Amino acid sequence: MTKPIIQFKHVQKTFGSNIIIPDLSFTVNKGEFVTILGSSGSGKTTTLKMINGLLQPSAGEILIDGQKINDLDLVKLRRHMGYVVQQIGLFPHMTISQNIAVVPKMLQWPQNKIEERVNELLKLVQLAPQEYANRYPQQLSGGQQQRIGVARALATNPPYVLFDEPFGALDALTRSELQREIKRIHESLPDKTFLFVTHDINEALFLGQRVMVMHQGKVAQFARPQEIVHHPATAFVKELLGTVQQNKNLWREQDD
Ligand SMILES: Nc1ncnc2c1ncn2[C@@H]1O[C@H](COP(=O)(O)OP(=O)(O)OP(=O)(O)O)[C@@H](O)[C@H]1O
Repeated sequence: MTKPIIQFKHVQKTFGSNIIIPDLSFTVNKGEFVTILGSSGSGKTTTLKMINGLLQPSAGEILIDGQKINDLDLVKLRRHMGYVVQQIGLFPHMTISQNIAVVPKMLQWPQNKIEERVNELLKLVQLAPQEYANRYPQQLSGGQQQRIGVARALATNPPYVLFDEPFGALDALTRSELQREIKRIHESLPDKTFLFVTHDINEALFLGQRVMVMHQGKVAQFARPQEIVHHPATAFVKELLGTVQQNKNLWREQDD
């Protein structure tokens, strides 16, 4: 059964006199993996930040699990939302296990529970605990650091995880490996809602059970990947899909 878990109702966001998001309404259901795709400046990050309360809407309403976000304790809300960003910001003077354990420690989990959880998470992101737990972030590759970012975001088992272009700075191979991992992780964790911002169309179509295409602060289309590919709803979505075709053509030209 689908249960609305994140709802935007006529949300507007302005910065000074700039209307970045004029009127945004959408619903994400519990357990979904939704990707948010759009060109630079279309309001993707702003949308994510309004979901975890880092930014307030200028008008309209946001409901999290049926409750108005304004009525929620923002500290508690953020604890329920893992957040993975491109600049993951691991603490350089802490080991990998200490980095993953930051929030559980803050919540005063007993030490043995923390250690158990760190081991479990390292295994989940496919890094052997005995090899990586005591290393420092600078002793890891960019892709491995992103895996730690994912592990840290999942540490307290939050029902929501928000991803903001987490793989943007990685090489193509590492990126596709991590995409497969993140899909597997979502499939292995029932009821977790993943919201994943990207401007990479292939990434959005591969990961998202539904894809929300944003353009100039509005939803251009919000549908299953196949629906978007076969029935693009607007000229913008068509153009976006056209860029994939253009890349294929470029390859073909080089083959000739
Ligand atoms: N704190 C702020 N003050 C003023 N303008 C802002 C602020 N944050 C974002 N903006 C503007 O809002 C618009 C949307 O920004 P946002 O970061 O949401 O876009 P985006 O779709 O995530 O883009 P990108 O893919 O480049 O990260 C941009 O024009 C940006 O300059």
